[in-house]
Amino acid sequence: MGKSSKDKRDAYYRLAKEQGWRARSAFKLMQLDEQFHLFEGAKRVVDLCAAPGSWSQVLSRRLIENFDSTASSEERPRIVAVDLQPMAPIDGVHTLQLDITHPKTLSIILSQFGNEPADLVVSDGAPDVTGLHDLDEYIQAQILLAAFNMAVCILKPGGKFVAKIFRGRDVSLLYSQLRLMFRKVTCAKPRSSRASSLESFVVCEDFCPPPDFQPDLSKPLCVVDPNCSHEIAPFIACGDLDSYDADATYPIDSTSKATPLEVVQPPTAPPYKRAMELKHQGLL
Ligand SMILES: C[S@@+](CC[C@H](N)C(=O)[O-])C[C@H]1O[C@@H](n2cnc3c(N)ncnc32)[C@H](O)[C@@H]1O
Repeated sequence: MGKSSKDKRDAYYRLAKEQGWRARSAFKLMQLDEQFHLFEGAKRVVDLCAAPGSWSQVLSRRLIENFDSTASSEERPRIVAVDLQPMAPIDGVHTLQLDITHPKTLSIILSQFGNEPADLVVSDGAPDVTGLHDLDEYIQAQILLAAFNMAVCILKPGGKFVAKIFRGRDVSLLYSQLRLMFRKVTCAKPRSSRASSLESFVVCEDFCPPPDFQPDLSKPLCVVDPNCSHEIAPFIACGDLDSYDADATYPIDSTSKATPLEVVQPPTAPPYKRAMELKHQGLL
């Protein structure tokens, strides 16, 4: 989040800075949790595609900070965050700079939990947008499938999976695929996600793989059985109606001290860093 590049009247952008969240997406996860109680009883959680880390911050604040400090350290919630990009540290979160489409990533995540299964897997994965619509949509779908394949290898029966989707043409095929593994699949739109965007989140509850299912990343679930019926997932708009509308702009309160706030977490390794170094040296 830059200091001046975003519309300062975007209420969630301002709130994120005021409350110390690294990105406004933190509100999406909190509103999903309000609706679906995602964190209830969650002890082992994986945050896929986690950088810059606002979802991991939410997990840390909700799970670690509410943890009864008199309980044994065995019971302390464990959070593993994975991203291609490096992430600045977050209390109680183990960060891994890895590719979720790479099969080795799975065993590294599981080793963080002593090979115990996880209660919750969340994924807010998105590619760097190229502007070529079909290519962007394809890569987004691949990230979602990679997250889904990871989730079915990581989750315990009854576990939950939440992932960002873009409601495009083939979304009903995706719902049927998810329904093969989860008893309940809902498409949820948090109030902090702009209504003008196709972005939504699939909330998959009660992981119940078929009895003969053997998780195996060498045989990823990627082709939906053409005979499989198409599903329509129930759609839920979540987030308190009193909370800010992500598509609206709000006047800045002129009575408050309207001082610009610093960026909560500057990028750790931005792609433009090298260019800036060269420019300072007069080489560009
Ligand atoms: C919208 S951002 C996630 C924001 C994050 N949930 C937060 O709250 O700060 C999408 C992230 O997906 C990551 N990503 C994309 N493809 C990935 C892959 N194959 N493996 C790991 N991370 C990936 C990107 O590096 C990017 O940081």
